[in-house]
Amino acid sequence: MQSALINGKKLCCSMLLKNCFRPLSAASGKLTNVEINDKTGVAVLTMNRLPVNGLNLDLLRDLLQSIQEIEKNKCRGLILTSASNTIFSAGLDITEMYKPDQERLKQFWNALQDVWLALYGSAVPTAAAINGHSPAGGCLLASSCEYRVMLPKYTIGLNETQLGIVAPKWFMSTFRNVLPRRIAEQALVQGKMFTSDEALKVGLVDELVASKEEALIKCEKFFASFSKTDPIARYLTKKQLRYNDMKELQDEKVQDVENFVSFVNQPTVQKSLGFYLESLKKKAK
Ligand SMILES: CC/C=C\C/C=C\C/C=C\CC/C=C/CC(=O)SCCNC(=O)CCNC(=O)[C@H](O)C(C)(C)COP(=O)(O)OP(=O)(O)OC[C@H]1O[C@@H](n2cnc3c(N)ncnc32)[C@H](O)[C@@H]1OP(=O)(O)O
Repeated sequence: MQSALINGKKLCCSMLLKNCFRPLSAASGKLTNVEINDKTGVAVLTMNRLPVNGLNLDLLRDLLQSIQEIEKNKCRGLILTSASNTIFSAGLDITEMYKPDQERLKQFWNALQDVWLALYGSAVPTAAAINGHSPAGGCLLASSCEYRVMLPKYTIGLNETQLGIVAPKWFMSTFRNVLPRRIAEQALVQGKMFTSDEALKVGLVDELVASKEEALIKCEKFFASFSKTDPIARYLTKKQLRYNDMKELQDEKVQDVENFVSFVNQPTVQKSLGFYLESLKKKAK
């Protein structure tokens, strides 16, 4: 039986998950749910915008609120996962970008920036239990965490070029923080979606497991590996390593929104997004 060291105590892993969760009500919005494991202090943040967890403005706002509450509660770890059995997140909700309301489009991108800054820079250790497909924005969220566990037979990657769009610099930095530069470059230009096995091989994910429960246990074990590490020293080290990536966006936040708005509004980009949305809908019929 697997076990983990939590607060200096050896605990059987099934004990870590059973009967010890309480909801963090302030952090649970309509589209996210946060539960804290009272035994370990780890928070499970579940995206719950079914069917595909498309990241629209509302989900992004709920995600930000949840991450901030988890930080405020000084949780020992944050596990990001999905309420769906097959999709971690389909990435950005394309309907936010196709024929958009201009003011909402700005708020949408601003919300994505804020979620990324909060998650990538989180003082609380972060892990993703990737229990389904994770394209584009879904991959961004997972790659912003410090550790990733994925279930088999799904796909993950930054597929923007396949949609005729260009991933912003901070998407690319996040990828480069996880992958060797050459692999990141090849994958980004191709818009490659990795299978779970391929993702493990290149290091885009750290482990493959058979079930969501196992994924949560692996994430708990990852956090337990810090039991002898000073939390402040841990955070300051992470912060320094990620500083340049975050500073680059913080310094250019307004310009980045303008770039996004102008890029998305280009007729050729609108056309690509329209075709893509149509192809997704046809597939669903
Ligand atoms: C020079 C440049 C300078 C500066 C650049 C500045 C800015 C950069 C600009 C832009 C960058 C924008 C970045 C975007 C990143 C993204 O995240 S884009 C989104 C990418 N996502 C995808 O490609 C995923 C698409 N979806 C799928 O592949 C499948 O749906 C998925 C595998 C997730 C699930 O498959 P399945 O279970 O079979 O479900 P369905 O395909 O049947 O889907 C169910 C319904 O959900 C709708 N849907 C799916 N994904 C999305 C989505 N991302 N957005 C909106 N809607 C989506 C799908 O149409 C179905 O809807 P229906 O039931 O038919 O109504």
